[in-house]
Amino acid sequence: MLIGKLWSFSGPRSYFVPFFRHFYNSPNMAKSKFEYVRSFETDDTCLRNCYIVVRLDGRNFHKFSEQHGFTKPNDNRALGLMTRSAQSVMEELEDIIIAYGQSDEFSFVFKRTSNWFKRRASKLMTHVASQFSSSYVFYWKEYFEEQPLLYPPSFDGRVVLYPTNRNLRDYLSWRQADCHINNLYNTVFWTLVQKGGLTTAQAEDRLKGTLAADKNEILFSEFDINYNNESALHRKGTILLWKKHEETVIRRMKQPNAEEKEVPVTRSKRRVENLYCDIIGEQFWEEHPDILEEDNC
Ligand SMILES: Nc1nc2c(ncn2[C@@H]2O[C@H](COP(=O)(O)OP(=O)(O)OP(=O)(O)O)[C@@H](O)[C@H]2O)c(=O)[nH]1
Ligand SMILES: [Mg+2]
Ligand SMILES: [Mg+2]
Repeated sequence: MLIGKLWSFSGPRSYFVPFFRHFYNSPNMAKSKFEYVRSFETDDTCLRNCYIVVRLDGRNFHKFSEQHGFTKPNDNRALGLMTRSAQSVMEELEDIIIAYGQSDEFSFVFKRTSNWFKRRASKLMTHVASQFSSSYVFYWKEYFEEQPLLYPPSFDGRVVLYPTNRNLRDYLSWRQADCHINNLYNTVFWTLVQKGGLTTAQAEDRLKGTLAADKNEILFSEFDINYNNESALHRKGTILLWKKHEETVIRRMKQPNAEEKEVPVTRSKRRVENLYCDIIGEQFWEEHPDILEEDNC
C-alpha cells in the first residue's frame, strides 16, 4: 500500500535510484561498487603437483590434559577421541589419502593431484580444523563418559607442501620419530615417578643427558619393562588409511513382466582403517603402494 503510494507519488525511478546508487556504479553493472574489496584477498593456491599436508595441534593441551584428568603418560580415551575426530575429517572431506596422529596432533595428507577447493590453503586448513574440533566436542562423551568437557578446546592448523614422495615420507617419518622420542622419555619418566617413587624433579634429573639406550636400560633392568612390548599405539602413533572392501546388500528388484524378487548387489566401498605400525622403513610403503602417486605427474 505504502509502496504503491510512493510509486505513484514520485515514480519508480526517482524513488529507487538513489537507494540503488549505493550498490551500483551504473544501472548496467551487475556488481556493487563495494566489489573492489575482493581484490584485497591474497591468492593462497597451493602449488600444483605437491602433496598438501595440514597439521593440527591442540592449543595448550598441557593445561587441557591436566584439567580433564588425562592419565600419564598416555590416555587412551584422549588418543581414541583424537583418532575418531580424524576419521570424521577423512570421511567428510575429499582427497585425504593418509593421516597420522600422536599426542595432541594430527597430520592429514591430501593427494598431490587434489583440486579440492581449488587447492586454496586457507579453505583446506580451516575445513580440516573446524571439522576436527567440532568432532572432538561431538564425540567427547563417547570416550570420556562421566568426565565433563570443561571448556571448548581448539586446534591450530598449518599447511605445508611437499613436492616429492621422499619429502612426504620424510615428513611422516619426522612425526613418527617425534612420537617415539617423546613416548620413550615419558614412559621412563612416569615409570620412575609412579613405580620408582621419585619426585618429578628427581626423575627429570635422572634422565638428564641420557640416550635412548640408557632409557631402555632403566626400564628393563629396574622395572622389568621391555619398551618394545609397550603398546604400539603409544610407540608408533596412529595411521589412518582408506581400505577397500566389498559390501553385498539384498535389493528388491522388479524386471519388466516379472515378479519382484530379491537380488544380491555387491558394491566396492571404502572405510577408514587404523594402523599402529612403523612408517619410517620400506615395508609399510611396499605393502601400501596406492598411497603415493608417481613423482613425475
Ligand atoms: N597426560 C597426558 N597428557 C597428554 C596426552 N597427550 C597430550 N598430552 C599433553 O599435551 C601436550 C601436547 O604438547 P604440545 O602440543 O607441545 O603443547 P601444548 O601444551 O598443547 O601447547 P601448544 O601446542 O603450543 O598450544 C603434552 O605436553 C601433554 O602435556 C596424554 O595422552 N596424556
Ligand atoms: Mg599442542
Ligand atoms: Mg603437540
